[in-house]
Amino acid sequence: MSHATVPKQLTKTVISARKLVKKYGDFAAVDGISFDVPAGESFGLLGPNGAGKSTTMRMIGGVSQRTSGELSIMGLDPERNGPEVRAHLGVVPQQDNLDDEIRVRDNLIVYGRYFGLPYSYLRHKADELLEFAQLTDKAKARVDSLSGGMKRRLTIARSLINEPKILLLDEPTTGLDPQARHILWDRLFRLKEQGVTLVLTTHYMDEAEQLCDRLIVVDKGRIMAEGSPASLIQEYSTREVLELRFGSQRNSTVAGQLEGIGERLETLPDRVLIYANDGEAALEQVRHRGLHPVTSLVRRSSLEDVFLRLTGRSLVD
Ligand SMILES: Nc1ncnc2c1ncn2[C@@H]1O[C@H](COP(=O)(O)OP(=O)(O)OP(=O)(O)O)[C@@H](O)[C@H]1O
Repeated sequence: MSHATVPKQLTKTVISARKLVKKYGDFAAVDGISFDVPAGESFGLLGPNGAGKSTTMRMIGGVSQRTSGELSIMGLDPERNGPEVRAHLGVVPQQDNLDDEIRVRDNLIVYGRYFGLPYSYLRHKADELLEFAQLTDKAKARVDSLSGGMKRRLTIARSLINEPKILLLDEPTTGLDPQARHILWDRLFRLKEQGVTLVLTTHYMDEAEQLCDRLIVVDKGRIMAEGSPASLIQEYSTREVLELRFGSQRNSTVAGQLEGIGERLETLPDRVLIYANDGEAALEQVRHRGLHPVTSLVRRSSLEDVFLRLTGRSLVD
């Protein structure tokens, strides 16, 4: 055993959900989901819009009451011990809810006052967090002058004011451009290195692959699969995928002639996917059958392929 390996019995579970259900009338937005998150893990809920991810996060954060099931955060029930649970949590909601009326640094200080934290601590902590969020030179700027990526970083900085052990992030990078996303991922990595437990929702498979040690794939309020990104891909997909485009009219008609190549075939409106461990060899077989796609691409399988296999649908509409 290496020195870095933490014995399993010492890994504390910080979030435990059992048969969690949230109903709106007769409709179950969350329909009996169970999972455990050990301390220090980066845990993801991956699923399309409407899967029930935000609802689950709101129950963890203690701002939405569950219909049934059990939930424990650091051994506490968020419904019965709201303030104690919130003291351990940092929350980054899906929509930034910063105060536009006050300046960047003051947003951190005012938020810290909600937790009853003293000014002497907050002055120092706000500067440290602005540095962390790469916003030091924006300390006195108005919030509405910030870019989308800066606002997200400020929201994350704000969520860290009480030095939470667990950070809940609801779609942290939705709507951001690629560069802003990468800066954010880097900051989240650093938090993870500092031992903060990250729980995040996303419908971006690349985000889940980059950030999550382990994740649950959620659809229609239920868990479809659970594991590390690599183990899910291994379990539910082939090593490679061959993507073929024959032109929009022909994709579905050609699909019949591709039967038997690779392990599985998916016909989407704009392309045909052949799941095979060796994509180039599969492409050779396609050509042997006298078929000539307009474009062909061999790529590694991703969580998108896992989702397609599990639900028959694409992650992003
Ligand atoms: N207050 C509410 N009243 C009625 N239905 C709701 C309410 N909040 C959420 N829902 C429904 O519950 C389902 C799950 O919503 P939720 O926001 O948890 O999904 P999600 O996976 O987070 O997706 P998104 O990325 O769109 O937020 C959706 O069908 C949504 O319309």
